[in-house]
Amino acid sequence: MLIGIPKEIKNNENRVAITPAGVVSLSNNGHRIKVEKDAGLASGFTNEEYRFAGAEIEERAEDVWASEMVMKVKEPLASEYRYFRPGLILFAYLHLAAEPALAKALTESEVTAIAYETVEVGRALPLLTPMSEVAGRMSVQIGAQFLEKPYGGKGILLGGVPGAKRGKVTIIGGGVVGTNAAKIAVGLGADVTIVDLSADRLRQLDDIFGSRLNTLMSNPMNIAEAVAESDLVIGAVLIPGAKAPKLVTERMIESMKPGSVVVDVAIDQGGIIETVDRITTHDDPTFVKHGVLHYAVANMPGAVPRTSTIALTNATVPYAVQIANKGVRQAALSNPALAMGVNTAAGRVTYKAVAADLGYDHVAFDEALALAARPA
Ligand SMILES: NC(=O)C1=CN([C@@H]2O[C@H](COP(=O)(O)OP(=O)(O)OC[C@H]3O[C@@H](n4cnc5c(N)ncnc54)[C@H](O)[C@@H]3O)[C@@H](O)[C@H]2O)C=CC1
Ligand SMILES: CC(=O)C(=O)O
Repeated sequence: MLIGIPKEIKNNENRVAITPAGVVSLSNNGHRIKVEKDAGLASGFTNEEYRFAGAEIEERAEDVWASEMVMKVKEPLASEYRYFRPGLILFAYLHLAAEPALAKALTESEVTAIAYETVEVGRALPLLTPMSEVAGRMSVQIGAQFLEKPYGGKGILLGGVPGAKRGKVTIIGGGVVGTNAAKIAVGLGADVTIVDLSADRLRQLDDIFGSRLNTLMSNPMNIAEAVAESDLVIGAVLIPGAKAPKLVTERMIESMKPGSVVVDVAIDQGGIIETVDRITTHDDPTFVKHGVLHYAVANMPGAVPRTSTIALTNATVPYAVQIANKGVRQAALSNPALAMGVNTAAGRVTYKAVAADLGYDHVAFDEALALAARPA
């Protein structure tokens, strides 16, 4: 199969969808890889390294997009929709429930789109996990920075010092992002509370962190109380594939002290904080509402691309090899994890939560992939 790797064009998206090691894995399986010139530079991978690994370097994005399968990190932006065509396989983060225009473009162009974030093994999301680990760890580091006075914050050191109180951090959602945020916040010495809907998850967190972490059942009253007292709130809830529920209301934000900070990591699925009404960028990451700093960058790991590209491609490349070796239909039929990743095919929406949130009929993946495989 011919596989294309475009250079990412989203604001400060410095990751790339393959490393030279990934090129070797795919070409050892008999596939041809085209990498757009300089696509890996920001992650520290040169054109020469890709060439040495067996890739062809292409000057023009359109020549890369002409491949049978395109692997990307972030969802295509509107300027890239012109490359869509029937039968194109797109393997990337898509977050379609929060991207209706992209869902429309993919279905209208009959692209077979496989979303990293909905590939599922058991209840785990192996292609989301590495970036959730990165974003979870970053969320506290970023929150701590914006709590500093020169960045507009209230001037709190999360760990405090002897004789001065520690800062309070509330993390809503105790999955991968939440657990990684808790590790860093606890490590800094903050007073940390984690909120989740799953009692079993709260038990596991209690076993891991013991008395260094407060656990709270997710309900509007508990969230309101925890948010009001917090210096830093982190949004880390996910209902796979679906638009995120608005769990932190505008009134809760109004109850926070001026200079407090909220980091809505779940913004890629629409965000859990009602006052987060826009996605921000690494260039201009925050805005202030009711005196509270809001951070809502949807590609947080793009700021630490060396770590993120390696962690992401460690997870994605084995799946890319399966798609390239077997074709998307056989790969999905033989691997239920990949089948869960198929979001659109042959103009149909094949992921239930996306169809429900965006008002499409849901069509089973195998039915849609059979249509996609039929000659025109
Ligand atoms: N902004 C960015 O750059 C990045 C964003 N993310 C996003 O972060 C979000 C979280 O991802 P993960 O931690 O990997 O998901 P996860 O599935 O590991 O964890 C989600 C947690 O939310 C909990 N939950 C569900 N409903 C809840 C409710 N009503 N109240 C409290 N908790 C609830 C679940 O029980 C689960 O523990 C996702 O939207 C993901 O796409 C991930 C990486 C980078
Ligand atoms: C998960 C995701 O969308 C990201 O890492 O950018």
